[in-house]
Amino acid sequence: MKEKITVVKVGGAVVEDEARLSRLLSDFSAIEGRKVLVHGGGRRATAVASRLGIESKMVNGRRITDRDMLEVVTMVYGGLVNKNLVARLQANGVDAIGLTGADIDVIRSHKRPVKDVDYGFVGDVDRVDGHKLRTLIEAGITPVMAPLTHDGNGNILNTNADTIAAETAKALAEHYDVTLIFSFEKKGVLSNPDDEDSVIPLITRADFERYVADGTVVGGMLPKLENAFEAISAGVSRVNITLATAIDGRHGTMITE
Ligand SMILES: Nc1ncnc2c1ncn2[C@@H]1O[C@H](COP(=O)(O)OP(=O)(O)O)[C@@H](O)[C@H]1O
Ligand SMILES: CC(=O)N[C@@H](CCC(=O)OP(=O)(O)O)C(=O)O
Repeated sequence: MKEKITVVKVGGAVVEDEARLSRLLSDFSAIEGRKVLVHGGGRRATAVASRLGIESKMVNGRRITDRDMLEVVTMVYGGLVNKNLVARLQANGVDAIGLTGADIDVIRSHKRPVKDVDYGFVGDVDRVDGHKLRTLIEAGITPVMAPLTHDGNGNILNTNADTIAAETAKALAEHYDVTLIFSFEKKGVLSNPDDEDSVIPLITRADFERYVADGTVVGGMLPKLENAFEAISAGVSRVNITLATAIDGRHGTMITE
């Protein structure tokens, strides 16, 4: 039987909400056994960019990343957000290490080809090095992964944090029984965006396609669900989308083929 591991993704709204972030970090720290934290920080990047006079533009839940924006996201995700999370986990007794995809060459990507939209310096993941991650994990270290990847030619690329979480979970599934939890500021995937309690407990790919077609699922929920289904079909055992203060696997939306 494979050893269990939990991959938790924390989104940008929670990073900005001190009470929720603090609870999430303490619940994450209390998870027994192997674990990995993947963080976003989109809202912080938008705020810092705005202070620098750089406007943010999102298409289908992904950020258009020109050269100036790439500098902002590299600073915000790779520095500010990542290092603060690592320090706070250390304070909780978790021996965390912060990683971008360039660190120990853990996530390679290529610049997303221009089709209908030119996303700029946005990376589509080619591979996550599960073996290197496992070396750290087996040494008792908890990786904290930023939403940045690299192309092997010296370029950092911006990659959606939900994609980092799903790709990391997939790479770990070779060695571990993986639970992937997308934690965010809502109770789960909602059937009525105006009703915070309308959580869909179980969602299939067919349901998802229906919800996209009728406009129930939009914006940042699109990459989250696309990545959730990608993970479940690639051997991740459990995928859960839930409130950041309810990461015990008994709340929110579960994903099934
Ligand atoms: N059906 C839905 N249920 C829940 N959230 C939805 C839904 N459709 C769109 N959303 C939006 O998706 C957002 C989550 O995506 P995003 O902001 O990218 O989160 P994160 O930063 O945590 O990845 C929610 O805040 C909500 O506004
Ligand atoms: C390409 C792309 O969209 N990258 C994301 C990475 C951060 C992210 O995903 O943060 P959240 O989880 O907080 O949304 C962005 O820059 O917004």
